[in-house]
Amino acid sequence: MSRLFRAVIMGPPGSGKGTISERIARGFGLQHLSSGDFLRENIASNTEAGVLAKTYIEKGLLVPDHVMTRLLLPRLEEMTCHSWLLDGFPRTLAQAEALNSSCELDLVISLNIPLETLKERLSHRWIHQASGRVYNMCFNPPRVQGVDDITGEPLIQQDDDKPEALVARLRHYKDVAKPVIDVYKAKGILHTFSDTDTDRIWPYISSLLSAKIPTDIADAQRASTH
Ligand SMILES: Nc1ncnc2c1ncn2[C@@H]1O[C@H](COP(=O)(O)OP(=O)(O)OP(=O)(O)O)[C@@H](O)[C@H]1O
Ligand SMILES: Nc1nc2c(ncn2[C@@H]2O[C@H](COP(=O)(O)OP(=O)(O)O)[C@@H](O)[C@H]2O)c(=O)[nH]1
Repeated sequence: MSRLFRAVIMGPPGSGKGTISERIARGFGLQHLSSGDFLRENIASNTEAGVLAKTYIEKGLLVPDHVMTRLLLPRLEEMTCHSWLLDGFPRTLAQAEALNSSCELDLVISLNIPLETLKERLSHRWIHQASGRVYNMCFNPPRVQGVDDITGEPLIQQDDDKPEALVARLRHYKDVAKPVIDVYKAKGILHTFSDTDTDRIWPYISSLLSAKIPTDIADAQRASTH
């Protein structure tokens, strides 16, 4: 079995992690695991971790590290036969250390997007909560206004996407993400991208992944996901 590829994408709320992760999953066959989506699945199915996580998320707080690692690491154990892309985890140094003790990462993508751009994007973000599919009235609108392209179910706007909530979330993101970014920079696997437009960043990310992911892995993954 060819060696598998392990990657993480990091960035503040609205930086384009979900948008770019979807393109990477489609183009390179990596399995995309979003910590936010996984938490919402656990909340929707009323698991013990989901019930606990909900009490923090409702207050706009990060879920405690031990709850996150206890939830994510077993999930990653189930994905050992796949190359994967983690989105939204690790978010803190403790989570990064827990992840680093269980597997070796090949690449970390960090998105560094200006605050004004984040505010603008999030004010137009609509999501289909059940699937985590992301839309934007300016950038990628749904075919029918207000409903999900696949299920036809209504789209919602998240409360903490409002501008007044964003500044606090962004400051908190920067505080907790900096030590994580420093760890991956020291490991020589961090690649940072800064621009106001995802479509301008995408070609660079795509050529980086084409160079880093051995073709036999990418071909095998694409074959296994189709
Ligand atoms: N790795 C994590 N550690 C702790 N809490 C997390 C983690 N990932 C997600 N959460 C919790 O789940 C919530 C929803 O996560 P999600 O990634 O969907 O949205 P976000 O991080 O708030 O914003 P965005 O997706 O725009 O970056 C977060 O606000 C946070 O409370
Ligand atoms: N206008 C614009 N919107 C974008 C761009 N890239 C992503 N978006 C939208 O901005 C919002 C945030 O993107 P998302 O992928 O959810 O970011 P995440 O919070 O980091 O996962 C979503 O509504 C996206 O559709 C872009 O280049 N321009």
